[in-house]
Amino acid sequence: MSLSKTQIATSDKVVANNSALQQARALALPSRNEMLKRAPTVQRFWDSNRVLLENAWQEWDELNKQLAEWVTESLISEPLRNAVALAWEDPAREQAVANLWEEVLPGVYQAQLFDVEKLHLLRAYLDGVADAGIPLRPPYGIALNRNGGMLDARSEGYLAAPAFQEFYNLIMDKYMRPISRMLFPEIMGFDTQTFGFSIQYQEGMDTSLRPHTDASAATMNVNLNLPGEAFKGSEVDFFNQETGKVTRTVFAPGVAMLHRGSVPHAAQPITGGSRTNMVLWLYGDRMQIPRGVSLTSMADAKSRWTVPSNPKDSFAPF
Ligand SMILES: O=C(O)CCC(=O)C(=O)O
Ligand SMILES: [Fe+2]
Repeated sequence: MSLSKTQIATSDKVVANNSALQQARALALPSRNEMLKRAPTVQRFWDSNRVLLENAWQEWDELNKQLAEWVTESLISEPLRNAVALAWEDPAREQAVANLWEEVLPGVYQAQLFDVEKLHLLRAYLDGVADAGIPLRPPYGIALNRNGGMLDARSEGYLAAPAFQEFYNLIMDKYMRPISRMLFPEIMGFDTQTFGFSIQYQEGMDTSLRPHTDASAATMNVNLNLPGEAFKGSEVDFFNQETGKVTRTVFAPGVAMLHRGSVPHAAQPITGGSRTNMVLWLYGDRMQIPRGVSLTSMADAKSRWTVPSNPKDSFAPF
């Protein structure tokens, strides 16, 4: 087949009609029902279109440079960004990073991850992603979350836009892993692999999550709601297994909650507005997580502030 030179306009850009972007936009997505049944055709859809979708996201990224331009480390809240930069230079200074994380209940920490003034730039990018017309696989953890998307390259149908991938990997490697190692020493070595997804709760759509633990060593859950973008309900409850105490948390815009995957938690029903977040996991090769009595790792600060050289595997819980 000869390649057509015909071009058609999409928004303000011009896309060749035989491009990966156009082909990806023409794909018929598996139905929600097929996804809920985990039909084999769904897996085939994502597997057989993997390269096409990656190419489509790459094209989309190039056409949307004005959106991607801000999706960089500059979105990280300045105190955390500065403290983390110093810790990478000199791991003996890591305590200044730990000091920015407040323990809201035993083993659950929160900090300002994103600068609230800049968060709209990330949301604008993600709104562009949602409007790109490229099939993005929604996460199916406990429930299928229709407005979410898989973020890590290990997941089929993931958000493969190069600008986003660079940003995602930076958050995982430069921030989440060394910080998790500091707060949860026993995860050292069970943190080589990354996994992530975005979710959105909305009344009448996807509303809550029953109590569960995550199949991760550590989970970082980041609220992407903007200041003024209010929602009702949708608190995240954390259960202290030793005392039976339940701590109800409400995330402020740009705040990250960091906890071991083994801490039970649940999302209460949302009764107004919407809540958008990004959930990031670390686990070991072949999805290994620390088990049993948590032994404090003997790792020193210098080894915490490193990026493991283990090759990425493709184990994913969903
Ligand atoms: O609603 C939340 O923020 C929690 C999400 C969560 O626990 C999960 O997706 O595993
Ligand atoms: Fe969870």
